[in-house]
Amino acid sequence: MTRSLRFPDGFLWGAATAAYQIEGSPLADGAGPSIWERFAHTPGLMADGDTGDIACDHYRRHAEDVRLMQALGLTSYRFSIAWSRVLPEGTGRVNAKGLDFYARLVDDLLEHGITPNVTLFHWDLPAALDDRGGWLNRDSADWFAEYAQVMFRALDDRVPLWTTLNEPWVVVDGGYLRGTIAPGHRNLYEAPRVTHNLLRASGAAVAAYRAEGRHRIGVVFNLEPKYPASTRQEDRDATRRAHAYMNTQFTDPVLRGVYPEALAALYGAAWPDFPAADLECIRQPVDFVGINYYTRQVVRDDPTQPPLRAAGVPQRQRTHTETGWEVYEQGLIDTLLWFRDRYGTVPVYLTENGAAFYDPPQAAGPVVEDPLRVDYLERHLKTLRRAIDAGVDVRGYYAWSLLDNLEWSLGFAKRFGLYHVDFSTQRRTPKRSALRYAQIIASHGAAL
Ligand SMILES: N#[N+]C[C@@H]1[C@@H](O)[C@H](O)[C@@H](O)[C@@H]2O[C@H]12
Repeated sequence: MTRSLRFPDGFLWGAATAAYQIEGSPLADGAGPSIWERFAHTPGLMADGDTGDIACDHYRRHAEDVRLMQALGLTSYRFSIAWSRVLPEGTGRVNAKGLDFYARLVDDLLEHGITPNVTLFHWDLPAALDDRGGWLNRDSADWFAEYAQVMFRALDDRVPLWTTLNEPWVVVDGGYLRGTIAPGHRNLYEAPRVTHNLLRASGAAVAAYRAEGRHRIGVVFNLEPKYPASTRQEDRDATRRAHAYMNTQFTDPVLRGVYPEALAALYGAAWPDFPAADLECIRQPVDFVGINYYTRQVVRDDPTQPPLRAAGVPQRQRTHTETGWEVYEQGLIDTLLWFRDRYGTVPVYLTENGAAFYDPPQAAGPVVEDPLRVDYLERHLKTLRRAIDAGVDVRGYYAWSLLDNLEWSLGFAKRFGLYHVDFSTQRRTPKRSALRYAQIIASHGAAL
C-alpha cells in the first residue's frame, strides 16, 4: 500500500518573492534608492543591462498578483520589504506612502486567506546607509533594529511570521568577496566583518521583537550540503571548509552562539577578534529558521582557490538548471536531517525551493509547458514529505518563485516563476508547474 503523502495539518503552502526582484517603481512615492538601484544602473554589472526599474511591475499590479496566488490555493506568501521605500534614508524619517503599500498588500493577502511571511532584509540595503559604511559599520545593527521596530509597530498586528535576513551568506560572498552582487566589493577583510554585523543586526531585531512582538520571528539561511569528491583526506578537508564557510558560519553563531573553528584558519589574518558580548546578541533565540534549498555541491581540494582552497566538481551525468545547479533532491533531506541533528527541534520552513529552466517560447496559450520544473517540484516535495516522516519539524514550503523575475545580476533571462511573465506586456501565464502545485496544495500533498 503506498503511504499517503498528505502533509501535516496546518502545513503552509506558499510561494516566495523579493522586493527588488518583482516590485519595480523603486523610487516611487518618496522611496529612497537602495544599493541595487545603484548597482543595476552601473554599466556592465547586470546581464543584458536589466534593472529593477519595472521588473514585474508588482508595485502597481499587486492586487492582480494576489489573485494569482489565490488561484493556486496558496495559504501563505513570503515577500520582502524594500527598506528604503519605508525609510528613504535608512533611519529616521518614515515614508508613509511606502509603509502604506505594504499595509495594503498585507490586508489584501489576509482578505484572500493567505498568511503573510515577511522578510525584513532581502539584500536591498538603503543606499544612504551604504554611504555610511553599510554592513561594515557596527552601527548597522542599530539601524536595522530601528527599521525592524518601525515594521513591527506598523504590521505585527496582522503579520504572524517575520524573518530578519534572507541568505546572509550570499550578501557576504557575493556582495563583499566576489563582487557579483551589490554593493560589489571584493575584499577578504570585509567579508567576516559583514557576516558579523549582519548576524548582530538579526539578533538586535529579534531582541526588539521580543519587547513588543506578538507572533513569531526567525531568520533565513541558504543551506547547501557539501559532499567530498573522493575519500582522499584533502577532499574531505576541503569539504569541511566549504561547509563551514557557506553553512555553519551562519547557523552556528545564531543557534549555538559560536563561530565554527575552521573560519579562523580559513580567513587567517582577516579573521577579526569579535567581542564575546556580540555573540550573546547574535544567539537571541529564534522561533523558527527558514531554509532555502536549491542544490548540493560535490567538493574537491583546490589549493589554487584561496581562501577556501576548495572547488566544486560538476556532476555532468545529472540534470542541471539554467543557473548550473544539479537537481539533487536527496540533498534536501540530508540537509534537514543534519540541521535537526545539530540544532535540535527548531521549527523549520522551507522558505525557498525552485529552479530556472529554459521555458521554450510557446504560442501564446493558457499554459506554458515546463516539464522539468514539474519534475523538480514533485521530487522535492516528495523528499520533503520523507523528511517530515523522519521527524523533522517542517511547517511550510515556499516555491521560488511566484513569478518570473529579476534574477539579480543574472537579469530576467533566468526564469524561476510558477507564472511566466512577458516583460514586454507584463502578461502573467501559469506554467504547468503552477497547475501541478495547485493540485498538490488542494490535496494537501496526497496528489503527489
Ligand atoms: N539564484 N537564485 C534564485 C533565488 C534568488 O532569486 C533569491 O532572491 C535568493 O533568496 C536565493 O538565491 C535564490
